[in-house]
Amino acid sequence: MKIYLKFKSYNKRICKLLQLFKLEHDQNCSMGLLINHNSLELYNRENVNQKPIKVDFTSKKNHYRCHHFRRKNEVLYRVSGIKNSYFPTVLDATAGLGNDAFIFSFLGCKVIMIERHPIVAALLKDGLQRGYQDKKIGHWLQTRLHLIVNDSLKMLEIPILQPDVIYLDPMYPFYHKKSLPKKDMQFFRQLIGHNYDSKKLLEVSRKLAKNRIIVKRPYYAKPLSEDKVNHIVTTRNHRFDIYQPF
Ligand SMILES: C[S@@+](CC[C@H](N)C(=O)[O-])C[C@H]1O[C@@H](n2cnc3c(N)ncnc32)[C@H](O)[C@@H]1O
Repeated sequence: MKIYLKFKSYNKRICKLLQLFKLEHDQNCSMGLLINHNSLELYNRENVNQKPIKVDFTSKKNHYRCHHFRRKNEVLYRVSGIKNSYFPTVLDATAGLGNDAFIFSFLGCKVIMIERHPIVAALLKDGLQRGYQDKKIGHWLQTRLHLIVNDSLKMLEIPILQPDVIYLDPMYPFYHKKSLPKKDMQFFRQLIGHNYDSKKLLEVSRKLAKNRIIVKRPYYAKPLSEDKVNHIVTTRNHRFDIYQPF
């Protein structure tokens, strides 16, 4: 994949990431990767004032969400199936920037994230490496949150992973102007495009998960499948459709 690479110095870590994700430099690309304060960031070359995208598990936003955690207010707790000392293993088959996967791991679940887009995967890997070294969260993050860079459809068809829960959060369908995501998320959408295989992903997931499949949707979108949704949890902007395994 081609992207504009703006690195002041090519350190070892970055060279490894570039090789790993087969990212090549392209002068004419509208998106660029740079290293800022030791973090890999994706920025919009057509609008440099736009906030770049990076993965930071130690961000203030995450700190606030974890610090103010209350069972009844945390939707991911409510949909996860966590009970007393039962912490399901979670496979996040559409990892993206790892926000939801991080919360599941904070709640105590062992989580495997799968991401197929090489640039998103590079951002995620970079965020994970920094998270693992963090003094406050590093010790539990290392044991609970891991990344596989691949297509989930391929990974789920070889049933080596048998998670209790499979979590799906594919890119949202377009609806009307009101539902346009924030500017940085529109930019993310430009990078990923539409996920046309989400329905198939749900079908495959239902054959593999032991306990439940959770599908995160925007409030206005139809369910991913015509099959009966077994349980629904709604928030202001989202709907979590929960399916039983086949
Ligand atoms: C909306 S984002 C997920 C956001 C994520 N839940 C978070 O909290 O940051 C969807 C992501 O799923 C990834 N994706 C979609 N289909 C996939 C598949 N079959 N295999 C792996 N990744 C997939 C896309 O590349 C994209 O990065």
